[in-house]
Amino acid sequence: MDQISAAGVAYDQDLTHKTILVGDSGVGKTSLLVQFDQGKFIPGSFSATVGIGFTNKVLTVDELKVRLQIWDTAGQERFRSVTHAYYRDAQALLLLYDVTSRSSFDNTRAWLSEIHEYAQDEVVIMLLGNKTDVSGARVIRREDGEKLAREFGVIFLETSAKTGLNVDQAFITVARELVRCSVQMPIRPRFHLHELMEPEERETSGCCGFN
Ligand SMILES: Nc1nc2c(ncn2[C@@H]2O[C@H](COP(=O)(O)OP(=O)(O)OP(=O)(O)O)[C@@H](O)[C@H]2O)c(=O)[nH]1
Repeated sequence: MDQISAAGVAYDQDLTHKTILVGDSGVGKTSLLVQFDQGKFIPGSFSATVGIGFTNKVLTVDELKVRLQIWDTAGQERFRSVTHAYYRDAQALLLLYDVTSRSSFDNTRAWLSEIHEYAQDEVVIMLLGNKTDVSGARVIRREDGEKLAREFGVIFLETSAKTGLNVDQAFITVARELVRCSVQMPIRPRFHLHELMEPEERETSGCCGFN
């Protein structure tokens, strides 16, 4: 069913936006999704995700219903080829690192180049620094995350899957960005916009994805 958005553009409220959680094993992808879906944190021993699973959620953003189908991927290297297969269909990607793990932060560059290689140009990307509740063990400052996000032109937030800090906010921000992109590009173009633009336009016109 179509409805007219505030901007006067038809918006398909039955559209499902595929959103994928990616990042190193142990950064908290499953925990973030459980906190968002069920409002709880299950402490205890870490059991790595095997393969891939999804959860459906409907959010209301600016009076529009946005359906997110959120896929939780396995961070372990051996599942990487399975994860790549899902990138192409994703409208949004949440890339997590753990603020208490330098390697998980350093690896976000490799994740971002994989996303660049396998995902659509228009994909909405959000960088999340998780586990902010573990204050004594923090090794990545908020400014480091902000700087990396600026460098890649992606949205940034710090979260805690344990306390729930910014968990809802992260998904609402993604949903809002998806609505913004749907309004600007209601019909997905056959061509990648980047291929049709002059270089100066590319630098300033980015709606979603990499600038
Ligand atoms: N203190 C704290 N612990 C967390 C947080 N998020 C996750 N954890 C813990 O970190 C460990 C790994 O969390 P998972 O959610 O399983 O990590 P994952 O990214 O899904 O891991 P893979 O499935 O292997 O990719 C678990 O012991 C969680 O309880 C958080 O925000 N704060």
